[in-house]
Amino acid sequence: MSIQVQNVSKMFGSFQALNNVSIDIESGELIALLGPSGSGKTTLLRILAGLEGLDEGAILFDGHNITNVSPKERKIGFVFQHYALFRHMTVFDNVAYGLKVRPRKERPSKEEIAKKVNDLLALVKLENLADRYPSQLSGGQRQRVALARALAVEPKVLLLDEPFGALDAKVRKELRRWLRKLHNEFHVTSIFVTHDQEEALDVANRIIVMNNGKIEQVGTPEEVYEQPNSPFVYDFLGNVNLFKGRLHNGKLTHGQFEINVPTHLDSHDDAIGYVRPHDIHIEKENSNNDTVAATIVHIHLLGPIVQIELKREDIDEYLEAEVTKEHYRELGIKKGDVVYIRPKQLKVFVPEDFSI
Ligand SMILES: Nc1ncnc2c1ncn2[C@@H]1O[C@H](COP(=O)(O)OP(=O)(O)OP(=O)(O)O)[C@@H](O)[C@H]1O
Repeated sequence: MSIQVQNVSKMFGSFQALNNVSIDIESGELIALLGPSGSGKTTLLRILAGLEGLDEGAILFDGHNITNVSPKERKIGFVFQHYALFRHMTVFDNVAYGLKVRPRKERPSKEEIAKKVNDLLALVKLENLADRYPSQLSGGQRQRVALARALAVEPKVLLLDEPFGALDAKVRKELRRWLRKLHNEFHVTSIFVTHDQEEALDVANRIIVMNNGKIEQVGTPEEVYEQPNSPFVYDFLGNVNLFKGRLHNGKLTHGQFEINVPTHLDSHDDAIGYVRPHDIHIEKENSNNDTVAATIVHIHLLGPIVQIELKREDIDEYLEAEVTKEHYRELGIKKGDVVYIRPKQLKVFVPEDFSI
């Protein structure tokens, strides 16, 4: 089912939790709502579920305005951070619950319910634990039950609020795989809230980045990571180096240092170039005047990517670069060396681009 959020605003007293939010979600998408605490992600999810009213705007499901439709009639599956399983019911009964409580006319037969529940439990690899109670399961297993339970009623939309938030890193990773797997199987339009950028980049086909009740950017993981359209998105999605300077005639200058700016931008005295660590090029010799001299203060060698921390020679600022292990070996650099760095790709923002 497709979802349109049209100019939705929501106040809590005098606090604006959502400010004129509009989103188009196509049927079958797996969307991450990503943003810092308090940015309005949960509020938006609850409005979609019908658990919270809105002050302005409309919600459309498949083109129909459902703004005033009750939560029950919206046919939504919900998974929360804290496993809202029924403690006194077995795993099987938890998953079967939504089907068993249907009105008699819509209720599948006992056999049909059993088949459906067993199929779902097999899908989340919990078929052997059907008779256990939630207290006898690990956190990750409970969330898999919660996913199976939400899907049992064949929802048109699946909403997940920080579904893996309370779990440790390894289990989170495993559950991400489950979410992707279940999504591939059922193609239910799914929206999950997270403040974990890695989780959003890893799982979603599109990411909605929120900040202060507004949408900062909507795009594929590649788009929001590689082409952030605001300083906020740059900062929020991964590490970034800042090059402050004066923007003039297509160059960003600071002291002796000059960087060519790819796009044509108006002159400005307070511009900031944003450069991802993997876009920092390191040379051993100073080949040009568009490089900055920096001393290597730390080399982090774990894994295939080598992280290099550098201190600029011209000003008291630190930089972070990332190179492949192979390139690191070719460079033959070590802690304490003075090297020359050049941003391969940077995006320049001026103060007007910064939202408060
Ligand atoms: N019922 C409420 N009454 C008053 N203020 C509320 C209410 N619900 C949410 N808020 C406020 O609205 C803002 C947005 O909350 P929301 O839960 O949507 O943020 P979030 O992005 O999901 O944050 P988190 O990641 O911490 O869950 C917060 O500042 C919160 O304190």
